[in-house]
Amino acid sequence: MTRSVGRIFSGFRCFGSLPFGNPPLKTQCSSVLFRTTSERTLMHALPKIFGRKPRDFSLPNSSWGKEMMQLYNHYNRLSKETTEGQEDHGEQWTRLPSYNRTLKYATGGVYLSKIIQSKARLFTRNIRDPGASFEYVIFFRQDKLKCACIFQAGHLLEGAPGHVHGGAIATMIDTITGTHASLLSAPVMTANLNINYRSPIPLGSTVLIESILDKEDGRKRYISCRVTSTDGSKLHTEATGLFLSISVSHLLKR
Ligand SMILES: CCCCCCCCCCCCCCCC(=O)SCCNC(=O)CCNC(=O)[C@H](O)C(C)(C)COP(=O)(O)OP(=O)(O)OC[C@H]1O[C@@H](n2cnc3c(N)ncnc32)[C@H](O)[C@@H]1OP(=O)(O)O
Repeated sequence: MTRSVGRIFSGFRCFGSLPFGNPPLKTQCSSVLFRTTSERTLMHALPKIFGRKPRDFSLPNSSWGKEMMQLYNHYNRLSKETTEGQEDHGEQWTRLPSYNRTLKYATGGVYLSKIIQSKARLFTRNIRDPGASFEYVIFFRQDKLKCACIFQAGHLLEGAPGHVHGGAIATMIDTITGTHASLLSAPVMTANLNINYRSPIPLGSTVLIESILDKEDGRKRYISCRVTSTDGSKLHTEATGLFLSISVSHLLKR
């Protein structure tokens, strides 16, 4: 049973966290999904068991300020869909969709129904009031060596008066570096995160979080990250993280 749940989980994780219609990633997910006849059957059943369209939290909403929109439009212009058939810009980015709960929109399946009973929600996407907490969108470069996240920090994330809580900043760093590592070899878990806070981030402001792959060594992915003002002139935070690829059974251990 553990294996079955694991395979189903990994299939849904691919669907939930990775962009649809991206050729290299589709291939990566397919290698997980298409191993046996039963998995092929599951794959064909998938469109039917997604009941309705989930909300994609990484699309613009009315709370997004001018800076957030400017940067979003910048990366969107460099993204795959908008540059299709146009001149190659050298850098090609892809926006990652983001949902609060992958399995919420699935129906049916004996193992799935047990998982669906859970009230789990992705930490950064569990406040639905637009602009109140974590507003962000992640883009990754096609070669996956770099990710860029535009983050607008809402009023519920206060730490020092008028400024963003260090734990909220750490959460965003873990999210972008963890997502980056997942794109390289999913699934992964954070083993180590080192953070240096260099200058406070005003509440309500928009910052740019960029991650790069420093090194790969077997199951280990070393990723570093910088949080700066949107024009890159002011450094707010620097971090390094170690991510270990795991087997899904690791998540089922109690
Ligand atoms: C699941 C993701 C889905 C993503 C979907 C995307 C959708 C939405 C995106 C959101 C993205 C958010 C991303 C959040 C990601 C978390 O926040 S994960 C939660 C926080 N992390 C944890 O709870 C992890 C807890 N720790 C563990 O479970 C285990 O210690 C680990 C990290 C899996 C490692 O255990 P293990 O696999 O048994 O590895 P182990 O044999 O101990 O060590 C292997 C090697 O790594 C080294 N190592 C292990 N730990 C360390 C360490 N702390 N420091 C240095 N070296 C270490 C060992 O020394 C060893 O080295 P070698 O001897 O091979 O050279």
